[in-house]
Amino acid sequence: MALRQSVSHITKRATQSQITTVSASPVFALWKSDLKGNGVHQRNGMATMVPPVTQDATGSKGPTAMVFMNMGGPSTTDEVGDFLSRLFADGDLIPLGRLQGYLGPLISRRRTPKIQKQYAAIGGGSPIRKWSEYQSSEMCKLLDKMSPETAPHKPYVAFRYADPLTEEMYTKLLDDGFGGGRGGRAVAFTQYPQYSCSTTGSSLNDIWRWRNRLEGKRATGEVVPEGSITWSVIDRWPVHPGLVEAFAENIEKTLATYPAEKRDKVVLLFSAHSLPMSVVNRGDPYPAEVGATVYAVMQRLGMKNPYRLVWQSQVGPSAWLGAQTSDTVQEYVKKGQTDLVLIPIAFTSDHIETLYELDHEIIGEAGQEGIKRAESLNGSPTFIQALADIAHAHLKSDIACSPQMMLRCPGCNSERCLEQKKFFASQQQQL
Ligand SMILES: C=CC1=C(C)c2cc3[nH]c(cc4nc(cc5[nH]c(cc1n2)c(C)c5CCC(=O)O)C(CCC(=O)O)=C4C)c(C)c3C=C
Ligand code: FES
Ligand SMILES: [Fe+2]
Repeated sequence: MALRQSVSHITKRATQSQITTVSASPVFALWKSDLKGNGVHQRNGMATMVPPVTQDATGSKGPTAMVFMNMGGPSTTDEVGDFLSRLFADGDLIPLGRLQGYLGPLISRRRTPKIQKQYAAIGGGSPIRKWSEYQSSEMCKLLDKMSPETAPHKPYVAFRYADPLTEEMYTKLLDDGFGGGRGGRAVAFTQYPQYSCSTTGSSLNDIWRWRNRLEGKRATGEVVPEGSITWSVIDRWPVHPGLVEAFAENIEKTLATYPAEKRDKVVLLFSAHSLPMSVVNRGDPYPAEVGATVYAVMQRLGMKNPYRLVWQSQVGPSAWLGAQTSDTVQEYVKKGQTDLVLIPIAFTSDHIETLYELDHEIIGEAGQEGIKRAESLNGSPTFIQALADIAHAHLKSDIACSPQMMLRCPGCNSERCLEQKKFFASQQQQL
């Protein structure tokens, strides 16, 4: 450890003098693919030929890669099969043990036609790629102004189960001049506001895995080669005031469509994707963090309406966290409560669970004009500003990852979790 620290110290000093002589040109030139084809990638084994990207003549430590992690969704119905097969192959989401390789493809093949019909009904595909690309590039524009010392900020999207996959994102990072002997800084920014080991945890495991494959072991066998990308993580932001404000604005817009005399009696139903009870009982932080978001939004709304947090989209026969959103709507209608606003609270853009399950199945089938849905955050300027504020605070902090991310679930026995956390913690020495 001491050796690595001193080597990195020497490299940082070397970097500064090297860069000032190499480049009076804009910092952009360093990350653009203009160095491509010069044997610059570590994959090509000639890493030290190229100037590192950690400091330029203007004093900026940029460029900084801002990597938006999410699950992704099929953009067309033809992509549904591949999306599901990757999803059921992921032991961090659906642990099937030694049967994963056999059961995963079997279940995904069986499920494909049903899910294809659902994506066809919402216009032929998931809008998550469009929204992720928009949100990340708009956020980077704001960050360039807010944080010139880490500019330029370059947006990347890394999906777990659909294009652009983590592998594609990592390859692009290297092609754009990050890593490969030149160092450079990347931030893994989860787009799940609340942390679950089955979502953010799985995406972090994937970045760690591709980092090892594409940048990891060299001839020396060293685990953290000099000049590889320095990673830090934004792992959760369940009660960020900008997030809370963005949710509250969309709820208020929907409440404003009810007659004034009814408005305060409308029940707010916050709906989040459920978790299997086995994951809850393993000690996953997600249910508590979703609860924290809901409570913060209710405080911002002045606690004017009654509310419940309910859970949707359970898959398969095992026990899942309830109450289920669909049952709740039916029960409240039976009890005579027909003014309800459904609020998707654990996802930041539209997807099959809002557009099909909530709008089509639950609201459509209830057939009550008083049952509505708050718009997803999608292109909300308040939300995009919140993303920039979260990223800015993270970049200023020089903290590789939160102490909370270091604590494993009490019931965790995954080697992947252990190694991934060790890796991201080790990045503190490089910052
Ligand atoms: C915070 C959000 C999500 C959590 C937590 C989550 C956990 C989780 N999901 C499954 C199984 C499936 N999820 C599927 C689709 C899907 N899941 C989420 C979000 C969370 N999942 C979204 C947004 C989507 C849709 C993607 C899109 O349209 O953009 C699917 C595929 C659809 C289906 O077959 O029904 C499965 C399967 C588990 C097992 C799990 C927790 C362990
Ligand atoms: S399952 Fe939560 S840390 Fe491994
Ligand atoms: Fe899911």
